Amino acid sequence: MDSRQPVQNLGETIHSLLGLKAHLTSNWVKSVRDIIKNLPSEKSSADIKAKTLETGDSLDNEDVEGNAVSKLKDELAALTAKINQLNIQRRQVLNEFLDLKGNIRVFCRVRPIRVEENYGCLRPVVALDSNNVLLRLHDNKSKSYSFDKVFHPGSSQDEVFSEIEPVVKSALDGYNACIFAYGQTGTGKTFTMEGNPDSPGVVPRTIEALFKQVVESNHPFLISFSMLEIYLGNLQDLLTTQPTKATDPMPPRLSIKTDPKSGIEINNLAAIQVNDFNQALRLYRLGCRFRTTASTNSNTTSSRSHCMIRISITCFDAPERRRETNKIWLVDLGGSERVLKTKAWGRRLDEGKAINLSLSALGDVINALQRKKRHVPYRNSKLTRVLKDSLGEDSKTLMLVHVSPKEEDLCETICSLNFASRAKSIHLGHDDSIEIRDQKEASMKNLQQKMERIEEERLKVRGDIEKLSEELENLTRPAPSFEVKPQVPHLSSEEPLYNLKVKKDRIGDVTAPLSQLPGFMRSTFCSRRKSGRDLHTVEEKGQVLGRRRRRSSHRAESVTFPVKNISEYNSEHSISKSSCLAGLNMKSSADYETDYSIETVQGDINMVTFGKQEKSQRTSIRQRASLSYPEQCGNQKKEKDNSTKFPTIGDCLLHKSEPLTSSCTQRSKPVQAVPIAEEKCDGSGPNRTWISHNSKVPICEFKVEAFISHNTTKKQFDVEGVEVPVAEVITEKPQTMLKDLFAEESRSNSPSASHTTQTTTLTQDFVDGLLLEDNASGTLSSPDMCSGRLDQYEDDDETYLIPTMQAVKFDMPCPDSILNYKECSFSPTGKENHIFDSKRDTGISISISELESHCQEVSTEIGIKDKEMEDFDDSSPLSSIGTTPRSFKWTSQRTLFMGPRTSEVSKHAICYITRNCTKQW
Ligand SMILES: Nc1ncnc2c1ncn2[C@@H]1O[C@H](COP(=O)(O)OP(=O)(O)OP(=O)(O)O)[C@@H](O)[C@H]1O
Repeated sequence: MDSRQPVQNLGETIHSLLGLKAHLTSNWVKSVRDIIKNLPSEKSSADIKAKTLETGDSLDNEDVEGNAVSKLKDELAALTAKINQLNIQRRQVLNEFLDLKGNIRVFCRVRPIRVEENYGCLRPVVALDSNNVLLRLHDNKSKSYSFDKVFHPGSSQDEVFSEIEPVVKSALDGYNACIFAYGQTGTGKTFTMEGNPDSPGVVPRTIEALFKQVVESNHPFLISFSMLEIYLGNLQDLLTTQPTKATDPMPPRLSIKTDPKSGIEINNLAAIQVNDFNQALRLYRLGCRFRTTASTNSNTTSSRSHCMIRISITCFDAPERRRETNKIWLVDLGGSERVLKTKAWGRRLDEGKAINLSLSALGDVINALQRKKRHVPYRNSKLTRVLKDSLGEDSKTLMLVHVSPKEEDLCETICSLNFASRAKSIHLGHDDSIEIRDQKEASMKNLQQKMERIEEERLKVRGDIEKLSEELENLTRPAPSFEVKPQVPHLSSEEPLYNLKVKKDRIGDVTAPLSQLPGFMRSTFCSRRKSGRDLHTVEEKGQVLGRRRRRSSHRAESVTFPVKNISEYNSEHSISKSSCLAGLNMKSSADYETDYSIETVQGDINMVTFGKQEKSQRTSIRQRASLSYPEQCGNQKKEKDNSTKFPTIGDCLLHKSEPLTSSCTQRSKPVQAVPIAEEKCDGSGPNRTWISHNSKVPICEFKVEAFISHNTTKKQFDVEGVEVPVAEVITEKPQTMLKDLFAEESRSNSPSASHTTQTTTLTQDFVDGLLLEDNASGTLSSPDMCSGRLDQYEDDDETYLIPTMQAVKFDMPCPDSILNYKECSFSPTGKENHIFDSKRDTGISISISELESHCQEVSTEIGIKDKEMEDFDDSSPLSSIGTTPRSFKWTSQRTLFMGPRTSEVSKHAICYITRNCTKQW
């Protein structure tokens, strides 16, 4: 109707504004002001909007979200309960299954014939089927043995591990487990346990499976890794750096204790927490480097000890587990051997005896357990004492017996198979009737099917949990914020179990009150130092547990040796721990490198790189420093007591990418080279290794020109402020299966180095005795060397240390005259190669007939042999140190440099050149 009126009014208003001042009354102004005031502003409209949102509608949305979240949480809780239930069922079924199979199961693996072996011989061991092996005896007789599983020569590592995996699962369920490889030397125990990069063995697979299952599990686990060897009846921690020279402190002695809570404990054994597969693998690799191996007639890299890996598993909030903390042992036993056959002597003989004794004790224990005897003779050996709580009733034990297919190994094969039969005879129930056996088999089949169903269901529930967790995360994800909140790992049962990702990340990072941990999981002082946790504290306290600084060398003299036709050694080619270590480093040097970088800092060991050399497996040259004097033993004992300085494993792992001091693309192994006084270096040429003696040996000026015939360089490093030149030696890497074991991992982790070597210095203490041994080639081109380590013999009260150094060999000409004598010496005063009367000059009585008694074959070859000082004859009138030299019993052909313990002995290096002796040991 009056739609035009306002416009007309407006016109009037404008009119009035434009000039009709009469209309501009105060009332008019007020009314205009009011209009303007009531106009809705932008801000107030936004406020209204916000208010609206805050009321009715927004409340509805929150309800919806909240409901969804709580619904998801409920569902997740239900699924978690379900999966827990399934876990319990699975554990029960698995346990029943393993009970039926037997808590001690025995597998047999037949080694394939190697390429270099004689094909022509009859194969006495034949794998008949998956449970039986047939042993062909003479006169067309044969004998069959049955086992839980038989792996024929073509069986893969996969097949072997598939039989072992249930035990690993069982370990995660809280059962103690023990898996060990048994068998004659050279039958493939190490191959089964360690494997190679193409076919990894039981240990890496077990670690992998364990972590995989931990990740899949909905519980946080604490996992720790330890590694030791039992060598000559003594426990040695393989994750603790062993001393390489006399002045190094000894690591704390390992001792076996029984803890009421956690069972068997090994005091001072490093137990290092590992968070994932790679960490565990790297520790394993580190430990493998320090294993004691040697070349024997039967195996070029024979394990001379029992190597034991312990993985401890702790889970605090899983009541369904058998026990809070349990452990799994993986043991590569030393090879049983017949001394007559291996012709072992000296150290190799002792090792063989120690191994055989402990294996026999193990057989007794297993037999007693199988027969459920009241007395189980655990105490008869350290091996069985250590394994006591993992071999008994409530544990799962797997024995992998290895046999050779060769006819010439028939005796050993029969022994091994009898040993294995003894272990498995009872649980397999040979006395059971056929019906009972059938029943057992049917039940096992049922249980297996049940397990598969449970496993399927578990997988499904797991998938559902992951899906729901993701949804929940999306719903509850907070708005992005720049505030970084530190995540504190904790082990709390209140933490939602569905947060799998978080759990994965913090496996092993869990912390618990120390008191909650069983004794052997509690870190010792030593392991805390290894993990670097106590390092600062110790240093702050000024208790730097440093090794004694080595004295600088003052002299370096040399003795020149001729080497022409050197006899061949078949046995007794030592490959020390460190040489194995080098073997590992072909593709991965990281740990090795870092391991020794610590040493380098202290000026004791340096890293050098060596080039490629021809390697003859059957030859070996070795140099040893023999430290056998009581006063040195005394020093050692004192140092042992005060021993405090160890590199941290954590550091080792952390320094992985540090560069080497030099590089080389060829295979190599570490050797120790010797510092020389600078003034003695001249004229030595580039291809020599020097051995120095310090000022304590004024008369002993041996000019030893070691064999290194190529690629030797000199380096300097500072020892107590003195620049000491050291020689670096290029050597060939020893044959070891481990060399490539973790190539892939190392390739990714350590891009640079393909190998490493080490250089260290020798003090007088270390070079007290130097044993030389040479090869048959006479060309000295085959540096199968051993690098330094200390062998430790331990009686109840005493510890003897025998440092072993790398071999040296010589390529200097020797006057013909010397070759006519079976004994000669090299005098300290430049009258080299004069004829030596050992009795007259040193008081040491050595009979040539004794020397020759070792020689079974007469040859025209000339060999430099070394004589190994084996035992002291303390009753000898010559034995009082400081006045007269000790009398030694020589047990092998060696060349000996006796150390300068007495003025007389120190004058001479004795070299036995035996024209008529060849290897035949
Ligand atoms: N199943 C196998 N497949 C391929 N090679 C094998 C197998 N078993 C053993 N070998 C090879 O046989 C050699 C000896 O094996 P290994 O060193 O493992 O024996 P061992 O029983 O550990 O000996 P020792 O007790 O002396 O240490 C190695 O070269 C290894 O590679």
